[in-house]
Amino acid sequence: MTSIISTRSCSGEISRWPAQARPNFGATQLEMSRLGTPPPRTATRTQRPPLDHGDLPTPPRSAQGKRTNELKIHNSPSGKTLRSQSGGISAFLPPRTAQSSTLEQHNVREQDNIKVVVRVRPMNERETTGGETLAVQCSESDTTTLQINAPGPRGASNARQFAFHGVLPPGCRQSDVLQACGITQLLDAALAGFHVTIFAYGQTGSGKTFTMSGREDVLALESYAGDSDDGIVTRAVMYLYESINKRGKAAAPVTVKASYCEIYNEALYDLLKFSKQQLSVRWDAQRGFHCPDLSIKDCAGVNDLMQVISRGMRNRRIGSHELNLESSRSHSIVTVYCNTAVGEDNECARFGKISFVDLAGSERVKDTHTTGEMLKETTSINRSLFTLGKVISALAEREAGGPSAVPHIPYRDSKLTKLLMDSLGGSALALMVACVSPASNSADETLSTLSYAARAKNIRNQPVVQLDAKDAAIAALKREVALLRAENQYLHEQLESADVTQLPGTTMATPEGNMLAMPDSTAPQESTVQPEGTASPLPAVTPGQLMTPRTRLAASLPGNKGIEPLIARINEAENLLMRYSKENERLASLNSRLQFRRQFVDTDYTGALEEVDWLRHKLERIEGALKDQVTKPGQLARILSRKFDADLHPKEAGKEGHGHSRMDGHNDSHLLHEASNAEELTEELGALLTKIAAHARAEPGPPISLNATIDRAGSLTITPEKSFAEALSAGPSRSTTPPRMSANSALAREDKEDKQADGESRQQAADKFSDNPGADRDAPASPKAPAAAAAEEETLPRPVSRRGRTPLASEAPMGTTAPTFKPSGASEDPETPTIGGGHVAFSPTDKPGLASRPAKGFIGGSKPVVDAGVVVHVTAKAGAKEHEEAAGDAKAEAGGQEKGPEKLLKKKVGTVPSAMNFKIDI
Ligand SMILES: Nc1ncnc2c1ncn2[C@@H]1O[C@H](COP(=O)(O)OP(=O)(O)OP(=O)(O)O)[C@@H](O)[C@H]1O
Repeated sequence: MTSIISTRSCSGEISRWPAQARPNFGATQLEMSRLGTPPPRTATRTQRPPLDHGDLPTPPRSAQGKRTNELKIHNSPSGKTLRSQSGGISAFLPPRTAQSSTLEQHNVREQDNIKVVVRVRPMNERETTGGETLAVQCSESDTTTLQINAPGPRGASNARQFAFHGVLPPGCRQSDVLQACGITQLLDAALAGFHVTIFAYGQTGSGKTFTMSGREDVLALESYAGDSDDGIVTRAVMYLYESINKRGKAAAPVTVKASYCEIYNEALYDLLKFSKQQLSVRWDAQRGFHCPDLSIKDCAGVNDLMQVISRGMRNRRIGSHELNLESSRSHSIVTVYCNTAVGEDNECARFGKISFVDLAGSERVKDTHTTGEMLKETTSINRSLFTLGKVISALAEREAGGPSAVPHIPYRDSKLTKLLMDSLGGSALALMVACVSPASNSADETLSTLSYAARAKNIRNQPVVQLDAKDAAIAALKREVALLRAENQYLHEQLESADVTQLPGTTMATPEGNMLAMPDSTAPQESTVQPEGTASPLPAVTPGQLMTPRTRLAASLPGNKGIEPLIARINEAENLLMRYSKENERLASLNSRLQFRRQFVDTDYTGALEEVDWLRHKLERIEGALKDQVTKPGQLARILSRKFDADLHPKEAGKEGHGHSRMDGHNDSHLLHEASNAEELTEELGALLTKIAAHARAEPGPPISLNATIDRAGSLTITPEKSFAEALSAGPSRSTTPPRMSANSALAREDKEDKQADGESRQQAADKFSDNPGADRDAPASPKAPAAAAAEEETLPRPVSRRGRTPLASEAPMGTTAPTFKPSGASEDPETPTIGGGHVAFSPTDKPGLASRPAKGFIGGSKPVVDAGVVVHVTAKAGAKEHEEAAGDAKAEAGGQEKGPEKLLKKKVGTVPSAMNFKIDI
């Protein structure tokens, strides 16, 4: 029998980093055991048994005084061979669940942040010949920070510094990436049963594919046999097989399999299949979101896996545009599954998995000059990246404000985020490699990438070893029994070899008897360990003398020096068993706590999914309405202004054609109806304004920034930047209250209608699902009968998060207006829309508990928009001019009227077509 412990030390892994700047991936590096040949049986017999290395007794020292990690073989009474690794008893024990041994072993914490490394590629030829300057500076001394100089508003300089777990400068070689990013540690963790995701994120042409795969054209060659520019995937595959092979044949076998898929135009395809059939993404409680029809290939050796990668690479969709001749037009995911059968009977498998995700890059149409089919691809890419950004923002927001700050994480908004759900805020270990160009003409995009990367850094995952909890518990018990038996047998042999039974005054247990059993405090103390049928050569000992073998020996052999070490060993073994027994108890209670927690999480998650379903349904309708209209910023501006106008003057809006039948899904009125509460309005505005930003960038013009906040009362306040606000204040700012029309009452009515419509459509949807049980659904069907569920929804309040939410710092207390710029004369009443001064207060709901929040992905509290990585340039007219004209007209008319100028003025103001105009230029 040979030893089987894999040997590897990662201690030199990141040695190229200066000590103070080394990426902080955890505590000390993993030190694995060394191969060792067990001593002959006789030698083993006479040696002290190796003890635990963990939190139990310290490992023994070898003859040279070094700690040994030798493999020891013990033959159990049953004749089975028990293997002990790391030189001790602990090797018999199963992993103490993901929360204990494996986590410790891999320097993984129970809550582990996503690791973020930024890679700055070198300037390319186009940038150099184009005279671009360096906008990104990497520090030579500190490899965790970088600085970017992006142009700020109105050409002002906007230098920002970011810190990450690591920064790879332009000079970083491909061969350094694996170690510099701590990927070998992640791969070890995957072999131990963790799920790991490594994903590359960044602008088009920033080096994502180069970093992940190397040169794709080389890799896709049938004759490919390794390349110096190989990326993370290839090198990781090599490392994995090396690690597996190093374990030796006697180690628990690892089965490697792989799949390769891509998400193209929001459809999922199997890159290992010839047919281009779309695959569905499904959800179940066990596996979360997954693709059941994806082909998974067995990869017995490294060549098999390389073939899978090469084949998938050939099938991946690429296209050429101005910024990248070989631009990935899809998000691709290579998944390597490594299942390890662990345990005496290989009864407890661990399901490790590594996903390598190469995201398509965000693109600015004006830079890439894409048209036709490629434009469609660009839209789809940007859309799913936008959703990814929303998920990252929401998760980061949740981390910042405690677990309940954001009840809804929009994973279900795209296939990409569904498949990455486990990696973002889930139970996987994740590494984001954010790729950026250093050139000044990409500074805006780089800043945006860095901002998202900085947010992603705050996301915390809860890594868990993927094995069945019940199986693990059973295996634990089985192994513990095996351990105790083996230990018992070992000690028995030790005693036998010392022939202590022949010593006067000793009474030994037979192999069947357990002389090391803990003394039972409830049992009569007089009993001796005298197995039936064993004739003691000695006279019977007196009661009370032989409570344990140790005391028996000590009592019967006073002054016998030769037996003392033996007594000490027995003593130690007793202590050890007592500690194991305590450890066992601790584990039992930990297991039950974990099971309870798991149940709680499952229930919570199911509730969250129900809520998500409800919200998604509403959101889809809003997005559908927006889809065709969002073609030009001007159009959007009009939608927005008409929307506000309709909010303020629903009757006039209807007459003037702003409002349309609610049956028409593509009009402003529909949007208004949809925005039935502050939360939705916020989300809608966030999406809308971000789209404005994207479109606005295409047209140059004088820049003006916009801040927006929404207070807890549901009031949306849009505030132009200070200088513009001052200009507005200096202008006409009479106190002008429009006809007292409560936005609340109008919206409350619409809200009611909307609820009815919603109830109907949900009923229809429920009917559909019940009529068509085979329909492709991503979420599990509700256990309730659809009709009953729909009826219940009508009576129940809208599902909200179970947890309370910590108000954001920017939020004012309930019922008050957020502190913000208001021109003189603006109404103080939050329910009264005030026009004519650049301030619009909008109170769409008076529902308790539905606090609003800043628009996700776009506006962060009252910070300038540029902070969120999106620069929106807006010129707000705010109705001031119209108001002035209206006021003038009103005064003129009032000359001949009985009602007086003030009343007429109000009437006039009430018909000003736009309470808030957005003119988008930049
Ligand atoms: N670190 C680097 N060193 C040398 N060349 C690089 C580096 N990073 C990227 N490149 C080169 O830059 C070009 C664009 O890189 P790549 O295709 O990886 O970008 P990408 O981010 O994947 O783009 P897309 O999102 O459009 O697919 C390629 O020719 C690649 O070889």
